[in-house]
Amino acid sequence: MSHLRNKFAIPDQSVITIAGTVGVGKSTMTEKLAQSLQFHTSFEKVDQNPYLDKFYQDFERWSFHLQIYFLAERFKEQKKMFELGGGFIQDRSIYEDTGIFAKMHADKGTMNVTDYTTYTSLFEAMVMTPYFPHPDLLIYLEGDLDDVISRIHKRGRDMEQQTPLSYWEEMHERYNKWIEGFDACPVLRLNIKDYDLMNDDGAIEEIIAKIANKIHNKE
Ligand SMILES: Nc1ncnc2c1ncn2[C@@H]1O[C@H](COP(=O)(O)OP(=O)(O)O)[C@@H](O)[C@H]1O
Ligand SMILES: Nc1ncnc2c1ncn2[C@H]1C[C@H](O)[C@@H](COP(=O)(O)O)O1
Repeated sequence: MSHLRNKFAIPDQSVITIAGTVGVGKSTMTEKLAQSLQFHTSFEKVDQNPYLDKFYQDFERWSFHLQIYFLAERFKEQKKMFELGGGFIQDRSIYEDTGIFAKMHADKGTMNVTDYTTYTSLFEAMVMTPYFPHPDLLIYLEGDLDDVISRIHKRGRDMEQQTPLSYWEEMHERYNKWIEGFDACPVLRLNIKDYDLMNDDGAIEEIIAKIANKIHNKE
């Protein structure tokens, strides 16, 4: 067992999901936490997504296809976690697909009403049931819009560079509101100004201490 998992008595079967807007640092956090806790990872596979590029070029045409694709992928990951019995760090939660992305495109008219109704009814039938366990903890990464935008630029995915700033602004605002109402599982909020996973070797231990406090209900 990992030294830090042992030190902070993090249960072996824990499922921890990392939420936050595009570029905030979820994948990086997923990698570092999984390494330190010796947990499995569950990543969004951006390179293999057959709709994502097309979606960024034409939201109206591809919104529904993309949401169905993400729903299927996340459900398959959920099945894998169930079969392996936990011990996972998950890069993005399924709640963000509906609470942020699908809703944003429906509100803006880039997903039509019929498609949105079909998508939400499928989502509710699949996810909002007792058969779909919630994670033990959701870590919410937050940061100033400017810092998030510079990370999107630094990462350099073409489709995201060409997307107008207003898209990321709106998403950032929606995330701020969404997390205030989120109550499906315990939440640990981390501001990206308060840790540095790239240059500070001690940062991950401080984060794991906070995770332990939340999981053991100490705060
Ligand atoms: N703690 C950090 N400090 C500095 N840069 C970071 C940090 N975490 C992530 N980054 C950088 O920000 C960019 C986006 O990070 P990523 O983990 O891919 O975000 P997300 O998965 O939320 O979209 C990447 O270029 C990554 O190297
Ligand atoms: N449900 C989604 N709808 C639209 N776009 C989505 C959804 N989930 C993820 N995305 C996009 C956003 C980014 O361009 C990539 C990967 O997300 P990231 O936050 O960088 O991990 O997919």
